[in-house]
Amino acid sequence: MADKLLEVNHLTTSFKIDGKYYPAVDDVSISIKPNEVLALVGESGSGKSATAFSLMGLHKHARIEGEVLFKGENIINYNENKMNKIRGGEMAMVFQDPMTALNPLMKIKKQIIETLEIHGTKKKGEREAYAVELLDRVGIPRPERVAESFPHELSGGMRQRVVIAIAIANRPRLLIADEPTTALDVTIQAQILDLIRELQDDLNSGVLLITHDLGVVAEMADRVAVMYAGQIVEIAPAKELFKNPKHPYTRSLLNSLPTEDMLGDKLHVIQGVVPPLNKMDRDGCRFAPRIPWIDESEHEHQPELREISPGHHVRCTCYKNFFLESAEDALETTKEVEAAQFAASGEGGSGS
Ligand SMILES: Nc1ncnc2c1ncn2[C@@H]1O[C@H](COP(=O)(O)OP(=O)(O)OP(=O)(O)O)[C@@H](O)[C@H]1O
Repeated sequence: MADKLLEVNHLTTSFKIDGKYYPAVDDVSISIKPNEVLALVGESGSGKSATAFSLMGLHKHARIEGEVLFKGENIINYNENKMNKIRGGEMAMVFQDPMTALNPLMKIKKQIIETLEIHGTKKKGEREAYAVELLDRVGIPRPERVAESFPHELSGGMRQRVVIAIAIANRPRLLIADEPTTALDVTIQAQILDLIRELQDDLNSGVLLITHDLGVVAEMADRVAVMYAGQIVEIAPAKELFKNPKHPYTRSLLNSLPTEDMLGDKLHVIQGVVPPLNKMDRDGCRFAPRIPWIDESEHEHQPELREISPGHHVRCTCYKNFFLESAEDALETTKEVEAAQFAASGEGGSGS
């Protein structure tokens, strides 16, 4: 346990809908070591943000069960007072939309100084200079000037850098980044990811990176947890997951799952969406409705995560029905099929 910064055991977060509680995060167990990036991936509605918010104690009206061990101590029942001491300090979060994290009426400098004050970082007289130093550190040009600005005076990329400056101000041991680059263009996105990696190395921090962008995952993650309908359906070292994805949902996310009606056809993502919490069938494999061509008998009644090779866990036996081409090979196949379709359409005939 000593080497685990965060250990989450059986986390279950339920929201009340029409007087009844429904789990959005359903028995999730994950862990993060110092200097490790764990990516949490899944479609919209799969429960990624609810997981992150639960870890940070930000769901006020939810029912939260399980264990969240941060540096060995269970923080799940911490009151606001105790949580405020670690939130923004040893545990920090970067949200998708920097505008929701920043106070629109307060100068950037003041917002950074405020977080330093709360956690008693630096002496009073040093905080202003340190705020500017932090802005400089996250690559903000003319940091003295930006320090005097209000959030609306900055671009989206600059605002996200400010949010990261605030997140790292108290040298967090754990950084939770919820879609930190989704709202940004590709160049800025790469810079922000570089920044997170640099900080992680520098502070030896663990990072929980929530994203639906598998390109980001491939670049950043040491391990990947795939979430569907509130459950982790697969978890593996990143290289292993990309090379050898097992669960049909993972393969669908990787756009590499051949379905029965598409032999010789273009590979595509499985249709459908994550069902709403109060409409979800919680018995059996939750992904079964989206792969109706797989016989019911191929699914487990109560699918559990099972380790199939060191560090690689998969839920439900239904994955065994899929042709296990590696994701890399599948991408090649996709390209070949697309090239053949392009040529057959006649458009490829003109040459280039
Ligand atoms: N405060 C809430 N009250 C009721 N239901 C909620 C609440 N927050 C989230 N949910 C529901 O919980 C489920 C998981 O939502 P969550 O936001 O965690 O998904 P997500 O994977 O992070 O999606 P996205 O990528 O769109 O943020 C969804 O069905 C969502 O509607």
